[in-house]
Amino acid sequence: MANKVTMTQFLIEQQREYPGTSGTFTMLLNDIVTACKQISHKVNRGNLIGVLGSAESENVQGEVQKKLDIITHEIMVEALDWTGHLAGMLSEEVDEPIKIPPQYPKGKYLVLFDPLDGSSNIDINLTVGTIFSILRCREGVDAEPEDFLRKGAEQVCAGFVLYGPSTMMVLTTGHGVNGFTLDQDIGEFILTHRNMTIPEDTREFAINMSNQRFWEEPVRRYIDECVQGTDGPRGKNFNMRWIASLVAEVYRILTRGGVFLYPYDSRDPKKPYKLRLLYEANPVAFIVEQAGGACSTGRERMLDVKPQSLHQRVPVILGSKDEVERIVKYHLEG
Ligand SMILES: O=P(O)(O)OC[C@H]1O[C@](O)(COP(=O)(O)O)[C@@H](O)[C@@H]1O
Ligand SMILES: [Mg+2]
Ligand SMILES: [Mg+2]
Repeated sequence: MANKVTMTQFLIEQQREYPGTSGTFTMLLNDIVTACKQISHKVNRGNLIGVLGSAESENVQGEVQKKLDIITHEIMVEALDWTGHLAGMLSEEVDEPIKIPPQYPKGKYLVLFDPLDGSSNIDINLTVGTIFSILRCREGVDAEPEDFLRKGAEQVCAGFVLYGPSTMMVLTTGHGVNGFTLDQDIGEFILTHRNMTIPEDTREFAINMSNQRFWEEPVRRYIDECVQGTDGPRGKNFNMRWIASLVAEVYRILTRGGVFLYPYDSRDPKKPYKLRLLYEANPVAFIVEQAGGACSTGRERMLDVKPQSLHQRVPVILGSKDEVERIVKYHLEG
């Protein structure tokens, strides 16, 4: 590849388009990149260093944590808490917001993250990831829980890293979506996917079919019609995928289109949704919209949802615009 553009070069080029920016944001992103490189190294050597398997402990979500859920959480916190760029952090793995230790300066950003996404796949060597969202905050103070309860539309940046056959980072700062591949030889993320866009139409859906009998009617109708293919009202055949790693599903959709659903289901009335708004749904919604796709709860644009609690879950429908709009129409038709 002739002129390799590193992520740092790319970010500084972007920063130059906005005179007066301090560069703090670029440094913060570089700190997140450093953390994800460490995570990539751990995940890649999982079997060799005994970090696979269960940690026999539960997180705030009531889920049994994997050892790597905790290890990746700690790597993120240790890479970010001393930098002086943050007023606080929120992680999937701990209940309360993470405060910046008193000995470190406090900055003007908040980072909300899912340190290990797709953790049910880590022991079977399938693609997992890290998801992050960045919000602005009052500078120099300890962030309060309500500082994190902001609509996704207020994000200044969102990204995810894929730990798969290659390690990749997908990023948006509100000016389109770009993909970077980690060049293990030089330890740098290289720009390999400029201006990723999602085709408006698709013939591929992703949903956990085993929950079918617990879905609401609009989702059941949509999936039934996809499965009926040319024998049904859609008049075309659809393919199905389910990787059980949100990051991998979104990357597939960024690459070749598609629609992903993790909708409401009545399995457990106390937990009618799976994915978390602040550090899963909002960051991928920002990325998907910036790539020309759409993301909805089925009844509301994801980025307009007003968060009520830190670990709130939401129904997620995202991907190729035409399909998401069709599913929303089915919800409105009731
Ligand atoms: O186990 P299921 O029902 O297939 O759910 C898979 C979904 O759960 C998740 O693994 C939840 O994320 P975590 O692994 O971060 O908890 C998503 O990545 C994925 O889309
Ligand atoms: Mg997750
Ligand atoms: Mg996780």
